Amino acid sequence: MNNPVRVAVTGAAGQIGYSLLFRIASGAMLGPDQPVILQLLEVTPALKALNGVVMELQDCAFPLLAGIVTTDDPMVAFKDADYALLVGAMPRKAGMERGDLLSANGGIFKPQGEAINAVASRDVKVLVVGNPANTNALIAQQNAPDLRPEQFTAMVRLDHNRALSQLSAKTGKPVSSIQRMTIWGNHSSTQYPDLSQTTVDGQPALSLVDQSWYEQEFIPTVAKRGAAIIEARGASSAASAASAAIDHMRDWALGTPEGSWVSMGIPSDGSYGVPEGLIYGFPVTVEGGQYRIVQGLEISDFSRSRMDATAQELTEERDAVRELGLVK
Ligand SMILES: NC(=O)C1=CN([C@@H]2O[C@H](COP(=O)(O)OP(=O)(O)OC[C@H]3O[C@@H](n4cnc5c(N)ncnc54)[C@H](O)[C@@H]3O)[C@@H](O)[C@H]2O)C=CC1
Ligand SMILES: O=C([O-])CC(=O)C(=O)O
Repeated sequence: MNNPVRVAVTGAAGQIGYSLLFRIASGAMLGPDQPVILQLLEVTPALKALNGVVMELQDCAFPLLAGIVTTDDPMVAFKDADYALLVGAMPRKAGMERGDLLSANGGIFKPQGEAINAVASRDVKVLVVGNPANTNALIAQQNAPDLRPEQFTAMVRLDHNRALSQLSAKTGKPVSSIQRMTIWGNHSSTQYPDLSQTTVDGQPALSLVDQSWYEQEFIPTVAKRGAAIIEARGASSAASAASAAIDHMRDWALGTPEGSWVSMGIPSDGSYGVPEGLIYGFPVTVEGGQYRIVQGLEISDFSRSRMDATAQELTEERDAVRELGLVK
């Protein structure tokens, strides 16, 4: 058995938290040999509800759960954290785009970035889930100058999983037969779920579906799935978001299987002409806790225009948070 690692989770009393914490504590994120200490951050009025969640965590008697800290102070929550999942933020309501949350939520991520910079493990891996996730990750990153930029990532894994599921349903093939799926860009309705590289049982996906389904059904269904869930459930996705967060962190910590890739929102290094520094969804492989962008993919004109459109939106979000004084 390894020594325990510290996992900080913000917004721990919220809907995503209620699914996420139990899976982290069960070993689903870091594996069956890795004990965890949960360091849970909430706003002061939610600490009582958080205490109820802690009581339930205790009642699960998880063998891997080595300790729980609850606090309303980011300097306590992020102290020596090896992993940080930044979930705490306001969810959108029907009729809103995720970008509409920038002014409400952006302000949360500056002080949290500063606290991570001050007290977290120097090797902390940070995942931002709270929306708008890519730009919130940029804010946290820009306020943590002593850490490496690539330690800050945003979640596009829910979009990736939605895309796998839609393609699986259309082709009648299991999700496990699908490889090389990519979500490029922003976790928003401009994202580009790209089937041009994807294979199903080794066959090109685009030879199995027609172009009109791809462009007119698949892409909008994946890109607008969050809104469809809000419409149906009256609240934004939570269990599926928690599951995607587990997938993102597990693959980052433990690696991607040989021959496959996943999508992560990461700082652009200029690959594929994406402006450097934007937190943008890319296809990545992971080995030894380090992710790498998959290189050498052919980009069609169709892909290029979709990739540029979502980069443009991220550039505009960055300009907006600059004006709010949240990034340089
Ligand atoms: N990236 C993605 O794929 C997805 C992102 N989301 C986003 O995740 C966020 C959380 O969603 P839910 O759990 O459903 O919301 P929720 O409202 O149920 O929970 C959010 C929690 O965060 C807490 N919180 C607010 N400000 C905080 C702060 N400064 N520090 C610590 N905690 C704070 C609140 O008290 C609340 O308990 C939302 O922004 C939502 O839009 C949701 C689904 C998917
Ligand atoms: O759509 C929302 O507001 C919540 C979310 O990010 C998603 O479900 O993808």
